[in-house]
Amino acid sequence: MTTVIDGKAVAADVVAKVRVAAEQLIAKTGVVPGIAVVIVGHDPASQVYVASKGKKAKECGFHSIEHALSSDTSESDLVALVEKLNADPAIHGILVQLPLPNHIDAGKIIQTIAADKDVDGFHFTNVGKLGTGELDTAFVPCTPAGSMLLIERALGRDLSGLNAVVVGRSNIVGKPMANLLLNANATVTVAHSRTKDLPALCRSADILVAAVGRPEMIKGDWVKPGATVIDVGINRLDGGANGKSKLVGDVDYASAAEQAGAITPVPGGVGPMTIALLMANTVVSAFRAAGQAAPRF
Ligand SMILES: Nc1nc(=O)c2c([nH]1)NC[C@@H]1CN(c3ccc(C(=O)N[C@@H](CCC(=O)O)C(=O)O)cc3)C=[N+]21
Repeated sequence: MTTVIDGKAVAADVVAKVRVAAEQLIAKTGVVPGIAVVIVGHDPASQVYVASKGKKAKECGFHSIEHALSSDTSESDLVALVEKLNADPAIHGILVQLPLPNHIDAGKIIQTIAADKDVDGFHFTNVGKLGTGELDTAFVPCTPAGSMLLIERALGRDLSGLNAVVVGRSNIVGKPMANLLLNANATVTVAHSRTKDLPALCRSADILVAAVGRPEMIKGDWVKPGATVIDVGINRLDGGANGKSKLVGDVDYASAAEQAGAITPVPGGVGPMTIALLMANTVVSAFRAAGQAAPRF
């Protein structure tokens, strides 16, 4: 029997814990966790994300602000805003939505964010801490961190002896995902567009993570029977009901679900976990700022 991993339910669980932690921090220290989201221009994926984020931050009892800037905002103005948020004691988490318009150097903006407010986990300091296993003081990127929680819950055991294949080598998902799996004692292979015989490699995976951004690329006959399949893809396609677009992952769900032991759906899998882990990182940041031992998620 295939288990459909309910990312929405696990995310709700995480959010409930974040809320309790925030209440405890406020009661003990008066520090209210604060998050700032900055969006430049009108990327549709970013807009979807911003809307749910504001709602979740409220649910968690956070102070939440949003800066929506026009697409012609200059790089220096954006740097100045990030520096202002770095210096604002009411803000513990800063997230600048990606992608940014082409005239802005995204790398420069990310490295301007104070590492101890970088709840996306993209700053070199946090990337380095994840790479060296300093997870107590790092911020881990939300999508891989959320995927890891789903994997832990699905398997309910240490990953020693298991083969993990991560398809995709991005800095925001593939690479941090590989590091998390390695930290958890899995044997990890990172595949990408130049990998030879990708289907055969995928078939060797006990844990298969798809993060390539290609709709339904990974087919059922690429999946080892009983494998845990985590679909990070969120692709918007035409042809949904009533002329609307529909969301599909990087995995061909119908055929993969026949093989997998456990699989995440799209929507309702990794997506909600990304937002939940953003809330978790933010409350952790507030605990650290208040000099309190941070909870774990
Ligand atoms: N600095 C930065 N950090 C990000 O983490 C980031 C970003 N920029 N830019 C945009 C992407 C996109 N992203 C999503 C997160 C959750 C859902 C999500 O909750 N999806 C729901 C479905 C939503 C729907 O129905 O449209 C689901 O999968 O069930 C979607 C998209 C985070 N991103």
